Amino acid sequence: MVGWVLQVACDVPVAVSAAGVFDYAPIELNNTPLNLAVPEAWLGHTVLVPFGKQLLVGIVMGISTTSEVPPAKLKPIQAVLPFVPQMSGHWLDLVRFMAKYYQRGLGEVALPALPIALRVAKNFVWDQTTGEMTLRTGMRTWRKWRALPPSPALLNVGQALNLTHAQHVVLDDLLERRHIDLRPQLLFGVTGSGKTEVYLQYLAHVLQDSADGQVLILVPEINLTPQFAARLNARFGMETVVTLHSGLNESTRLMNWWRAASGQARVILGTRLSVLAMLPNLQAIVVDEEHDSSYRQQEGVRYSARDVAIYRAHQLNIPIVLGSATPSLETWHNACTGRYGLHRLPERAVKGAMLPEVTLVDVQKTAAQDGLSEPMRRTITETMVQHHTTLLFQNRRGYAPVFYCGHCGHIHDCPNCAAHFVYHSTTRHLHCHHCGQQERVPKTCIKCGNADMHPIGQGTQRLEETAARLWPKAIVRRIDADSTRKKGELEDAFADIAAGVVDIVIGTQMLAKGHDWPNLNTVGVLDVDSGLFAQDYRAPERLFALLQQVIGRAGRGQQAGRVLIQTAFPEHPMWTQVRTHDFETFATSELAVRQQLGLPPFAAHALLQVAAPELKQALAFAQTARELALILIADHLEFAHVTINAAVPMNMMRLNRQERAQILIECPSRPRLQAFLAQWQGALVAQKSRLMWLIEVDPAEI
Ligand SMILES: Nc1ncnc2c1ncn2[C@@H]1O[C@H](COP(=O)(O)OP(=O)(O)OP(=O)(O)O)[C@@H](O)[C@H]1O
Ligand SMILES: [Zn+2]
Repeated sequence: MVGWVLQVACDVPVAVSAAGVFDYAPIELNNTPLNLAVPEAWLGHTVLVPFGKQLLVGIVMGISTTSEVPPAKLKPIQAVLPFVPQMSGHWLDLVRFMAKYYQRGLGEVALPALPIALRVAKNFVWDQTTGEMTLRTGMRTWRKWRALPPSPALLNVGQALNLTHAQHVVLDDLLERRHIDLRPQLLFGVTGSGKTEVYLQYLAHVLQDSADGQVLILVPEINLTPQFAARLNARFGMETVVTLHSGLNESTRLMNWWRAASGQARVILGTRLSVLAMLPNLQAIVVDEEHDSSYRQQEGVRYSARDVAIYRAHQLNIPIVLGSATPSLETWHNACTGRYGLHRLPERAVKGAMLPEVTLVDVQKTAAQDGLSEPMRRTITETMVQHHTTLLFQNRRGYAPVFYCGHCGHIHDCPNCAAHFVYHSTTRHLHCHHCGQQERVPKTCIKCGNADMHPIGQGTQRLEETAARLWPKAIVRRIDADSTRKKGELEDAFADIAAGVVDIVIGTQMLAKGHDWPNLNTVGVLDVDSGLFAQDYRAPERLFALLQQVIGRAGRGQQAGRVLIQTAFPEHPMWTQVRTHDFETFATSELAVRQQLGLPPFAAHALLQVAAPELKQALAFAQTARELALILIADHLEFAHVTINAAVPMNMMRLNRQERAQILIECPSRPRLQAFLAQWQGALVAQKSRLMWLIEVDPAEI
């Protein structure tokens, strides 16, 4: 025993260990220069450790001179992994912050930030002949990466656009502030206002400031990365740019991660997971479409990549720019109260391009046939005659959302979830969009045996069929999660749309944002009424943003754009602001409602979610949790303003064969809520329940 131990973070659920770190004895190993004389040098190294009967990959988060494990029981580490760069102190701090803020174990946060090949113990093997450690998969990528020059890639700044006056003003202001005003800076620019060009020129300055500086650009969806990466490559040179997202194959992801983590890549473009990438020389962050709900990680540790990015910038004292045409209400509130800087681009960048004219089609008056009203059909035909492209926005994939027996009225539901099966014509199967269950379409109703079964309602596949029937000569492309599973399919479709050869594009929200297709000048919006009346308090915000984004795809070139929205509720107050593209009025009135009701951003929320085979078990645990919370509040004066709501079944109660209950916790002060949650979580872990439960901080939906 050397008098100190390694605190190693392993990916173990919080219910097993709230802290997620375990003590191990350091030992000298011959494949590493680390020795027992310099404990601090071990920090941030990735190691293999015995855990029960298995080996796990872990990261050294701390050094301690004391341990609760008696020396005789302390196990030694097995190896220091040579394939993972040492994580910086900043990175370790980021992990600590996230674990604390989101109430998770350190290992649950830290390990998923590594590429899969580096977080599975079985992938590391000793070569018996040389005595060296090797990777079962990824060794070739490792050699390729090692062969690259270790120095940061040289920047090669390409031709920039001439900025419009408004872009100039914003860029100058951002550049001036980058050393003196490190509040997050919101770039509030209408769709097509040229935010991307501002980011590029801004980042070019940041990169030229230092020879090894890195910048991180976050985008909400994988499908936006090819277009963005192409612009970055053209501007900064292929050698400097890497992308990081879950759609990459394993070896590319590994390579890109190494290039970023070693400081070799200078420009890192990624989706939410890249916010956790180890970046040794990060100098600036841009979060594009900062309002987008895709920035929320909904599995494992539930975090907001936008919020983590803001923390990361703050921690490093570097600038961060958030861009959006429809900022989240939290961000907008912060900009209005001066906590964030605010920059505006009120007009489109392309000369002559204007925001499109928006018309409502009252489907109570002009009935829609096969989902398309007469004015909608006429406009599509006109657009085709002019050789322009129409985008039909139908935010539901599959053929029909309901499969129904005309005889007994039975609707076919997923056996695992509280959800209807969606009929898919391409597979001729019923699919559950929640758990993935697929079943053959039954020949007769499973309830009454009658063969009179129909798909009801419309999804993208049915709309595609309708479009092909109504416009037999049209080139139609459907873009949704089902149509784009094959590699390259999406890129091909995008290339066709960009080239202007597609007449009708049918798409879900996947298509609504970010894309810039000059030939697209008509947008038809179908089936959004349910969003007008949804329960969740964030529903209006989400719908408004989605509509502005999809409307914003029209008329980005020289041709004026037009948008038709089919609705049965044309008198709904939201339409006025949608039609006039008036985000500010919308945001002001929504924020007033939120303030009145004490909802975020005027209060902080957390949820306890419990899942069990039966609802009563889930509710019983939630009830116990509630009682524990009430005791904590009674015992601590500082928790007086924490409100614990009743334990209730979740909106979507049954998911994947589990029944779910939840408790909403509210508090006007975020730090107090944090302090409360930490203590409560400890009390919950002590219950040693076998049920699945978790605390979600800042939940996107309640
Ligand atoms: N200064 C400029 N001069 C000419 N064209 C420009 C200029 N800046 C941007 N553009 C063009 O304007 C179009 C829209 O720009 P961009 O896609 O960056 O907008 P955006 O603000 O990101 O929009 P969205 O919010 O809809 O994603 C692009 O085709 C871009 O090339
Ligand atoms: Zn299901």
